[in-house]
Amino acid sequence: MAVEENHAAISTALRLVNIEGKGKGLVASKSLKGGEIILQDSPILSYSAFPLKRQQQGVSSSSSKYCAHCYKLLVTGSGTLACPTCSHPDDAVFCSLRCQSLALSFTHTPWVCRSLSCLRNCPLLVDQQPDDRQVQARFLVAAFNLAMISPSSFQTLMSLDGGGPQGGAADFDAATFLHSIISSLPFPEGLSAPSVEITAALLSKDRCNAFGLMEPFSEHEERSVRAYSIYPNASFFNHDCLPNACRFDYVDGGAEGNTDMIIRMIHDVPEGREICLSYFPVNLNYLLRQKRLLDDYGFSCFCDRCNVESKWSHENENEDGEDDTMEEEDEEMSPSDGENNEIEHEGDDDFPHAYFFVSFVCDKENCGGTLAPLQPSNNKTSNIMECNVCGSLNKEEM
Ligand SMILES: C[S@@+](CC[C@H](N)C(=O)[O-])C[C@H]1O[C@@H](n2cnc3c(N)ncnc32)[C@H](O)[C@@H]1O
Repeated sequence: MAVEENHAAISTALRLVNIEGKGKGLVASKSLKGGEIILQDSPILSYSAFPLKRQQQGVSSSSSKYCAHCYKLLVTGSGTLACPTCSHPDDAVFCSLRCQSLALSFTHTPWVCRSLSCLRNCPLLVDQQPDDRQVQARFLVAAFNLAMISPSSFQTLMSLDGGGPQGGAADFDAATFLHSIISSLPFPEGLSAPSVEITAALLSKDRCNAFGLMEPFSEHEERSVRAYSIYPNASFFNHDCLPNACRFDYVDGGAEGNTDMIIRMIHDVPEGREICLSYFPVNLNYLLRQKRLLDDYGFSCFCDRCNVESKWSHENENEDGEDDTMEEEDEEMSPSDGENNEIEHEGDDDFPHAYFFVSFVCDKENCGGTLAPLQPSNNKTSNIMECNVCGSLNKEEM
């Protein structure tokens, strides 16, 4: 239940309120239509999702495939530029003079450049720690740099939810190790590495709020995250396993703002309804969803879908996390089973959310993305659905 407070409007469509049992959250400040863009948010911080250790030549996935400032896929032969001070030309490559110049002033400052180079030369980190720990080190360098170049943005980062005590112990262990390494970085005169406590708090903020910018979609290969970004407003969306909004990003498109997150409504909702995203692909099974939410975000989910699925037998839940039961049920539903654009939970008591999967989950091979209509025109919901993973556009029978 939402408890209204006098919080500032986040956009023309969203208001920040306190929600019992969830902390803060966002509700619709007017009735919203499927496809409507309710938020466009720019990151306060982004960092590469690749480990620091340089990949061997020929390894297809490495940070040098992406611009080290805007994370766009680099096109071979299109005049990329390296950082003038990195010890290896592959350590930071930029797609344009503009990105190189912005990076040297903001995201890949001389301090970041020296720090990443020190970390790369630290065998304790790059030879003895898992990739995840190296990526956490990248995050900390980005966060400490933010504190130096934009103290107000750093305050925003520190004000984000850290997900409560769950995961705190793991964050503290990681912070203790990383602090011992990061303390030896060349901090500017008068500054030193933040304490273990602040380092642990930062790791918790990152765990609960970072959005992955994915590698380009492929029907044939698993794709992973190319970079992580933290957004000041999108961080207030709570999770629901049947979300009513979803995120789109166009990292390899447009020039400026390519790492902006665009949140679009999946279907109509009335004023006052909480707007939630799913923190992971919606086709994960119940046990895996609950585990991810508890381990990474520190809560157990009691959404409508979980309340139904908690009563199911979980024998059919396979190890890759997808739910066989759901796939079988999906095939039995026809896309026109839904009557209107506001999702109904009626009809099938065992699987009341089947309509969601048929209407809003992409069935393209290896995808499983979420579908949302294109922006409404003349207040009419579009019948073209866009997938937020593979980008395909499908005409929906209305
Ligand atoms: C990205 S933040 C969302 C905004 C957050 N509620 C706040 O107060 O700033 C993620 C955190 O919100 C809380 N949260 C999100 N969805 C929730 C849900 N469905 N039930 C309970 N807590 C939730 C958890 O503490 C989670 O770690």
